Amino acid sequence: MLHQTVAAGLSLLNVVIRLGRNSLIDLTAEVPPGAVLTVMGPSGSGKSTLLSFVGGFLDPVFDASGTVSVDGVNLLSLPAEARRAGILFQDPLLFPHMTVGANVAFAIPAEISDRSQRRRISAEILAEMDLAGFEGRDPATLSGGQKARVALARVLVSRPRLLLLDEPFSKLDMDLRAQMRSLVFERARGAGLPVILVTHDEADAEAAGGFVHRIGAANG
Ligand SMILES: Nc1ncnc2c1ncn2[C@@H]1O[C@H](COP(=O)(O)OP(=O)(O)OP(=O)(O)O)[C@@H](O)[C@H]1O
Repeated sequence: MLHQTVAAGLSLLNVVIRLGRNSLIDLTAEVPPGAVLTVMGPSGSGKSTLLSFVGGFLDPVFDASGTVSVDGVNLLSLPAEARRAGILFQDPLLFPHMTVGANVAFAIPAEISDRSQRRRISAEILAEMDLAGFEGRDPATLSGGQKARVALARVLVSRPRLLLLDEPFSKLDMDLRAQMRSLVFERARGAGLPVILVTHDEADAEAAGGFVHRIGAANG
């Protein structure tokens, strides 16, 4: 059947995205569980647009077609909230009015309704992110690297099917960037999550391993 795939991992089949007469994206790729597809290209070339398409929040101004599936589940048939794409942006985008612990707990699926269990899950993942005891902190008091790790914790507890990374390392300084890359890719490998990474940084691509899709000239 057209919208099924037997391959485990993420499958992008004939994904074509156009903006007016411009073709931004034309991509077919298989991303095995735990592997990374790195998308590189100049500013405005359509990298974030690809992530929006896969995540389910593409602006209707774009014209998109193709198939996107994870472990045989056709993501395009699901609304954004049911796709379970874990997304990390350049800015960690934590809720400023919630504590660190509440920011993480907020992302735990509703099936886990027991409050103490939610608190425990949140505390455990924070400890794994080297943020033990940070539950009660105001996000505004955290360093950039700490905020990035809270954002990763929040994504991981949400039980994602895949990770969509939009330059999540670019605002970190060199040392933190290397640490954060290892943390993200190790967790993705450990959980068998396929990843699409958008970046301008060749070092990110190298650290990610896997396949690099290069988009040509900027459009528009
Ligand atoms: N909502 C929109 N309406 C019209 N055009 C848009 C919209 N969103 C993005 N674009 C255009 O689509 C093209 C691709 O944008 P996109 O954000 O995907 O580029 P990018 O490769 O991620 O760039 P950058 O590296 O600067 O983040 C650009 O020409 C942009 O101006």
